[in-house]
Amino acid sequence: MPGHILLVEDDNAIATVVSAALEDDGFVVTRTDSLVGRDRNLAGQHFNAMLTDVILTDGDGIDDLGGIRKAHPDMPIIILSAQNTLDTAVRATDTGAFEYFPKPFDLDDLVRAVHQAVGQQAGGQQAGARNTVEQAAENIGEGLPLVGRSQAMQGVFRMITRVLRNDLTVLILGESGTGKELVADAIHQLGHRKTGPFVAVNAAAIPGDLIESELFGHEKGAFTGAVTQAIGKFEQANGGTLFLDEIGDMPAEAQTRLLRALQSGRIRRVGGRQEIAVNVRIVAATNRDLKPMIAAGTFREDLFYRLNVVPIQLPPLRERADDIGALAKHFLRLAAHDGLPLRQLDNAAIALLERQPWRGNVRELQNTIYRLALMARDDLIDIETISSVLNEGMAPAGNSDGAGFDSALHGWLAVAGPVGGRLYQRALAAFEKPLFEFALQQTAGNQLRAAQLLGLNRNTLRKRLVDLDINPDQFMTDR
Ligand SMILES: Nc1ncnc2c1ncn2[C@@H]1O[C@H](COP(=O)(O)OP(=O)(O)OP(=O)(O)O)[C@@H](O)[C@H]1O
Repeated sequence: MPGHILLVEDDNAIATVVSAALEDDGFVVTRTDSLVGRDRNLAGQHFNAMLTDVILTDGDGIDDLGGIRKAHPDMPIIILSAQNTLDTAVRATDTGAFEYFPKPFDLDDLVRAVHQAVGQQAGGQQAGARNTVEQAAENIGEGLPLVGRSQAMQGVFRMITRVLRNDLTVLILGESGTGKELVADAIHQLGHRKTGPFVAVNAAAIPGDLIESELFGHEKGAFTGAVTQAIGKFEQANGGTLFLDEIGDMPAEAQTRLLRALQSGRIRRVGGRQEIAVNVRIVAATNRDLKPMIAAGTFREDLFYRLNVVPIQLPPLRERADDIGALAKHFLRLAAHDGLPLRQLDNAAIALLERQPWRGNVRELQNTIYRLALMARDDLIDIETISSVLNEGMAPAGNSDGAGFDSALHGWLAVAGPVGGRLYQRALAAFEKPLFEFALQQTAGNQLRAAQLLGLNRNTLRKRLVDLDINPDQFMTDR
């Protein structure tokens, strides 16, 4: 039971293929290339659905969609956009559009969506009823720094828009440095809990025996060292979002208590009797592959199913090379904002960056771009500078660096003596302390830049500085 479709599109080639595909399926298509034409058509005729582009010669196709939905509440709207930013995806969803198709889209998918939209309308359902929020652009945090135009990132943006108006638990999966924390942040900032707190906990950065008190708080005297009562992250996040980073690194006992908290919506402070109701939205993330951990019994299966309500998979950067140019330019602007000279990259330079494997993903690209901005002699970063910075970052196993570490470690082991069961922790501390001090010296005590230099999550660094008793302020210089 195809119907009458209004297609608002100023790109003649796209308008032609879309209308041909719809007409093949029996739809009647009226085409227009402007907002004026759209409004004239809507005033005179009834349409079963409208497909609209965003950037039109006489204005923005999303801007007044709220008004159109009010005037034509039964007409599903499908947005086609070449402006593939998270911002557009969210604006499209916020207007209550039935579907959002970033260009280039698959024509069959589009035709299928039109059938579905028209079918739903015939079934009497309110089109777009799943997205009821009527405000658009002004609420969207300017410049949310989530860059990506690849198909893969469009899929991520779409998933993000689907969880903004509900409290479903989200599990963000992806290799280290792919932007998991940034996605968690975007879900909070753009979602309906944005006025509440966003609290992040990194399970990998907290010693196993402290994690429960970190999450749930403790009463005074609950254990040695608990000299005062402490409020845990769950309670701090009340009314907002709790981001559980590196969830795959959570010790077994804490997993059990976390599961109980998620099931009951209540927590108990360590050493406390009373159960406290908390209202938090959980966003978890991990760079581990949880399936084998479940099989090996190191990650609770029931906890996995609790968390994995809406999985969002962040693809590694090497699988979305077409994002590299936009990301590189974004980081050059950020670097300039952080006080480094404003540099440019030409196409040859970007093509070279696109060919790199980026094992450290977006974080590695960001660090490389910062180094390039620092090292380049001219405003335009040349290929030689890129090659030398890339080579300095790559230390194949067995080279002199590795050998240096090896012998230093053996030397350290020789004098460390027996360190009963805590060898790993002690070695790590012996290694981390001078490393972090070096990074802080280089950045004059700026923790954010030190974390960037190290390629570490800033929360991880902050936590480790506390653990290792390093005071970043002592590296500040008054230059
Ligand atoms: N799509 C993106 N657009 C802009 N910046 C990004 C993007 N993805 C990641 N970044 C930047 O890359 C760095 C790493 O991102 P983030 O800390 O979110 O990664 P992660 O997956 O949480 O890493 P880890 O698993 O190591 O904690 C951050 O500085 C972040 O701002």
